Amino acid sequence: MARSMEQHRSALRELLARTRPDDAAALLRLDAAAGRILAGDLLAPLALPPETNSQMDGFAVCTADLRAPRVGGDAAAAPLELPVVGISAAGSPPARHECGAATAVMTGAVLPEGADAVIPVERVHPPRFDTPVITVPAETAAATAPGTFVREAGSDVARGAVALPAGTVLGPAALGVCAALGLTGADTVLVRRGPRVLVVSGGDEVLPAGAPLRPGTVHDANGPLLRSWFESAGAESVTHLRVDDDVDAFTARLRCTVGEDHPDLVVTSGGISAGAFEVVRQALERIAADVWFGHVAVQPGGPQGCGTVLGVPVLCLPGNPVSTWVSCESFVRPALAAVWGCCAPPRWVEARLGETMTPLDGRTQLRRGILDTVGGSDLPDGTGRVPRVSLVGGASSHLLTAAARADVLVRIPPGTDPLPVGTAVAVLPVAGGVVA
Ligand SMILES: Nc1nc2c(c(=O)[nH]1)N[C@H]1C(S)=C(S)[C@@H](COP(=O)(O)OP(=O)(O)OC[C@H]3O[C@@H](n4cnc5c(N)ncnc54)[C@H](O)[C@@H]3O)O[C@H]1N2
Ligand code: MOO
Repeated sequence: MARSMEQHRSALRELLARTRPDDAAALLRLDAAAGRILAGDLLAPLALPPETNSQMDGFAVCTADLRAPRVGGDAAAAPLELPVVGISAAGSPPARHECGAATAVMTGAVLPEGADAVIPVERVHPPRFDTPVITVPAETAAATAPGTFVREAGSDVARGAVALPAGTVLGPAALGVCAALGLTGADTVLVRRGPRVLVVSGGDEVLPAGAPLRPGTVHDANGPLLRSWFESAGAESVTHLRVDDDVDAFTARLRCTVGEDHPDLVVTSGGISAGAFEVVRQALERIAADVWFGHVAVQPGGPQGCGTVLGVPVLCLPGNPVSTWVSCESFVRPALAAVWGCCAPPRWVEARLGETMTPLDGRTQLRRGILDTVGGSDLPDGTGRVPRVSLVGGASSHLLTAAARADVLVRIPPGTDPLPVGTAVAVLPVAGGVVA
């Protein structure tokens, strides 16, 4: 009987948890850490912003002056004239604010001492800086409270507080934070170390990139596919072992490579299903411990296997290229995210089917799809739209060019009845797709 997807996921999670080394964190230079995930909280060595500053090009004022009685009217109805004393650009040394005056300040300039609010230049008369006096309209004066258009020191992060919590992906914004805090590319950050992965691909018919094809042969798509997938999933390194269909040779090379290179994880593709030359399965059945080969109730990615060689976990993915890739997303990612924490876990979201589709009886289907972010259905509460998804390519797992056009995997639960247009389905965003 086939394993359920959840049973296989928890088997892989358990296998990786049992074999993961304790030192799964590494210090990386910041300029080599893009996309990696912080292993510990990053504390702010300084406040951001470092000083209280202006949020607008305008005039720093003391709000008490705006409430003062006016000549010729009450404070609520009459405009207010203020002499302009001083001008402060971003980067200027902190200025002093004179009571009863306005100080011209540019966005980012330190708020002059004594001022507590900023009025944007376009809200005074004349709306310019080359003027000795400004007039503040009564309604602008009334609307200007202490703190208006002022960015308090430490309002983004206080000195000593957590700027980036453990688990933050070092994306562009986080790298911007590091730079704002004064870190350079040569500074190091503690990131979650992904496994050192040994990718195994091949088969008699599978030739390395660039080799001229002979009848019956194909190029190795899965080796580069797996390398790219594991690199973007936070692997510390990815090495590659090419194999043919000689079980004795493969057994010896695998044992030798694992013994000498000590990878944290071996991932194979192909050679595991029902054929007469299933080199991976035959070799592992000889030398691996805790071996399991069987079917999971999903298409693609049905045939799966796992075990350990010399204590190192081995995940065996099916050889059809789309099956290899979909297996990474549906089985490897959840286990890696849960145990190593080096990649984001899968985040399924809801979409509506843009076409009728017939599910498989007894097996989940993971079809490749394109999310239509413009079309879609309105949510009943009026808070937005559920995107519509259209399938790209057929169900067969050799259709790799269609997979390259997909930006989501579409989960079609097992069933017998056709699913009409508009059926709610779960979709998983994946790297790739076509940008219009
Ligand atoms: N009698 C059965 N046959 C098959 C079954 C089954 O249940 N019973 N399952 C099918 C499914 S589903 C899949 S998926 C494949 C998985 O087979 P293997 O993992 O043993 O993979 P191979 O037979 O080695 O290769 C399958 C296919 O993929 C091509 N391939 C393999 N490696 C690469 C590579 N590195 N780059 C590009 N292409 C590769 C290979 O040439 C084959 O065409 O089994 C079905 N059969
Ligand atoms: O599961 Mo196979 O992975 O359908 O092609």
